[in-house]
Amino acid sequence: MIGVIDYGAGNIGNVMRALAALKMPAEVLKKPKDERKPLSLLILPGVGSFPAAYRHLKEAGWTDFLKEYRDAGGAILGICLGMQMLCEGSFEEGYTPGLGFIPGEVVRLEAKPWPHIGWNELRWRKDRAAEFDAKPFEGADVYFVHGYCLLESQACIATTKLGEKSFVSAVKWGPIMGFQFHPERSGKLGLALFKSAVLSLKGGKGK
Ligand SMILES: NC(=O)CC[C@H](N)C(=O)O
Repeated sequence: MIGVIDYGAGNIGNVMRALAALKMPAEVLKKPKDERKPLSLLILPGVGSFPAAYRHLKEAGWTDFLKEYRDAGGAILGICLGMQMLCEGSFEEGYTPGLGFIPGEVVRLEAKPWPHIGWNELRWRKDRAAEFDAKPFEGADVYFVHGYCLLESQACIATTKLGEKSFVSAVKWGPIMGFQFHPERSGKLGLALFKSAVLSLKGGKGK
């Protein structure tokens, strides 16, 4: 089962609508320890400020659950702030450690226009092509709404440029994946990319 974590700071509706459009049944999960079918993937959406969102996530008991789930090899897909919270922390939007599942620290994107709102191109890393089949998405334009980012990470599989600044727009680290952009708001190609990421993660974890 795909679970979409609802911790009070994520754009759940958009993500659920996208999964429904992709005919990928999913459940909104409000509490970590509720009885449920075995999870094949957890999706962590996120909008707003890192400190506030992480506080919500922690207070709802999800940070401990996610650490146990990750240690058991569970698959996770983080979207936008959800991806940022999977990293080591965000230290310029309020000093807040993250889950530490993805190597790298989130910092302010020092580029203009700030914040980065709009469509921009994904540049897939050829040297990490084995991690994810991005061929159908070469040069894809996707939709961003953020002011902070990973500038670099060993988990980087794609970058995007704003002005002269290049930042990490997609990561994959074992069964953990993240998109700095919103695939659910990036049109048909965004939906296809979302589906491909979900299938590759679910496949890795077991159907
Ligand atoms: N869209 C968002 O919620 C942005 C997330 C984060 N506060 C950032 O600016 O990068």
